[in-house]
Amino acid sequence: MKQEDINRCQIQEWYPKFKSVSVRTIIHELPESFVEYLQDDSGPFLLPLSVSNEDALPNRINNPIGEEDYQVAEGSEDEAEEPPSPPSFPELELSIKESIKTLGGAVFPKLNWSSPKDSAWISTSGTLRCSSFSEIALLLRSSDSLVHDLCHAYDSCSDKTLSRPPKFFLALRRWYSSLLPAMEFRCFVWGRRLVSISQREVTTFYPELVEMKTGVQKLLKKFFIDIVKEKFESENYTFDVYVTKDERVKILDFNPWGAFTLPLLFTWEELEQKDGEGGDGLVFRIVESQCGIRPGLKTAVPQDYLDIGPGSGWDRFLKKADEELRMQKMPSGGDSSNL
Ligand SMILES: Nc1ncnc2c1ncn2[C@@H]1O[C@H](COP(=O)(O)OP(=O)(O)OP(=O)(O)O)[C@@H](O)[C@H]1O
Repeated sequence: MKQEDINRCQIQEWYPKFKSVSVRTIIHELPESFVEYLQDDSGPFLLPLSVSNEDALPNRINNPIGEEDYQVAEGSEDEAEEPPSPPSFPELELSIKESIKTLGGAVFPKLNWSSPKDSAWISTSGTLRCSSFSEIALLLRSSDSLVHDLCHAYDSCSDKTLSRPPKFFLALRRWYSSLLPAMEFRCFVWGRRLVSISQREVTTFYPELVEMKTGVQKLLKKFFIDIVKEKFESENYTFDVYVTKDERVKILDFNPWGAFTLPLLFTWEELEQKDGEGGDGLVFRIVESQCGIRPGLKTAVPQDYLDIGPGSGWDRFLKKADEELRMQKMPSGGDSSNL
């Protein structure tokens, strides 16, 4: 794979060409100071100080009062270090605020290639829906998926000269809460021919797809030939689409062939052997039964984190903490056998 193939899959490159068949998006060039903030792993996790007073986590990350109390109680006041002051990006924040308003009040954020999908669990809604700069910063800063965009995008290129793109962009896409996962598909293009299509969400069996399969295949094949084939210049790539109820096709994303792109219900070896739309070799795979589902590879949160029922890890942890607190409050100071 070449750097130019990777570059074409950046949203700021493909979106202007496919705007009319995609989701409404506003793209912001990011100042280097914000890129450095996203990359900075040293020091505590601080959200930017909001100039519009819109905090994603009010009174927590940006309020060091609790920490100061703790430091005074632990050691002498002289030893307590000044907490670092949070960064601030007023210009970026205000332009993002304007874009969010233009896009109807809520957006889906992504950088050049990727969204912070692995940090959805940290937001109050458990999704990537953002209605403020602060929420966007929280998701971007907490994401491991974005480390790929920031540092490793060109790692699998045979002509690698870059370690990162010269500029980073933040794409704000109008938020759609009603997207049906069953209607998302990944299309695989090999040698400029549409060779395969896979259901995008492979962790679920959608019975309705079994009946719709032939119609969707025809629709996507026509869409590829009419809209994508001539306009996207790489030989090999994938693109993700959403099919609406009234059978319109919307492009959600382009991805490079192989490397960090998931082949979903195929393997890359299989895909490279398909003879494609020239003959009748287009292969469309969906999960055909409840037994065929695959585990989610990227968006998983440990089950222990979600399970809060009796006997769960959380339950035992909270009971133990409660017990320890009660012990500490006892006049003797709890267990004295260690004294
Ligand atoms: N505008 C939107 N509103 C709501 N949900 C969206 C929106 N755009 C995308 N999504 C959901 O988020 C998922 C991931 O989107 P997208 O492909 O743009 O992110 P990504 O990080 O590039 O993912 P991948 O690397 O897996 O391709 C989509 O499959 C879709 O379900």
